[in-house]
Amino acid sequence: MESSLEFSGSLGSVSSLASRCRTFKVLVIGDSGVGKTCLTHRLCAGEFPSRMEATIGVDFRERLLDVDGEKIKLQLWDTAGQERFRKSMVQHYYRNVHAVLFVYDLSCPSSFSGLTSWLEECRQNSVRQEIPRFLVGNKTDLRESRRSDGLVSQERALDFARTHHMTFFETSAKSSPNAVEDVVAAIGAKLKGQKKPSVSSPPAYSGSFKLSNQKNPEKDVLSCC
Ligand SMILES: Nc1nc2c(ncn2[C@@H]2O[C@H](COP(=O)(O)OP(=O)(O)OP(=O)(O)O)[C@@H](O)[C@H]2O)c(=O)[nH]1
Repeated sequence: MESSLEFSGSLGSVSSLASRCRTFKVLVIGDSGVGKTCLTHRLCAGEFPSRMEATIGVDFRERLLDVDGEKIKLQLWDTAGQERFRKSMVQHYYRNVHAVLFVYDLSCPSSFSGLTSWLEECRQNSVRQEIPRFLVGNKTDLRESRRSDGLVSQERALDFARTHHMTFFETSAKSSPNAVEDVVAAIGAKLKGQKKPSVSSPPAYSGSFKLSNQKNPEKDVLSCC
């Protein structure tokens, strides 16, 4: 696992840096293949990756945001959609989470039906109702080329979002960077209004945390903006 920044210094320096930039942990979940990695890559690197492999465990990416003059850092936890690549790690994903992004593929209705299991996983891991939730229907670029009965309609998704108190977006990690930026802005705006993450909130990472690495990444590195 890599870390983006390592900090060794006095506690005073840490707290002054931390007060300048709050870090929020944003968990990205959804079925395998819906585009979680591509979306988080687009959010953090501003581009659509040319080659993708299934995520194993979790990948970390970061995005700095300026929300009304305040700098905040989103630490995106891009988790594996495949059960076999995530099972023993799940409780780590949910610890100290500040927001959850539920992703489905709007050209794959089974990934939308699968959202109920992701909600259930959140419930089992005690994600509180106040934690902001975002519903993202990805791959809008495929809408034109598919028959409408093979698509998840906006009405159906909106209804689901209302029922589960989620903010709803449709995006294409591939071809609509503006829609992806709207998601980032909405997350930033929601989180900025929250009180400061506790001192023990997770540090920032970029890299991977695979199933073979059973250490708690939150203990490994302390980093600030
Ligand atoms: N057309 C289209 N394809 C996309 C889009 N986003 C992702 N893909 C493709 O969908 C496939 C899966 O993307 P990933 O980002 O790896 O999906 P994932 O949800 O991270 O999958 P897991 O790591 O297995 O959980 C890849 O072939 C991507 O190129 C999109 O917006 N439009």
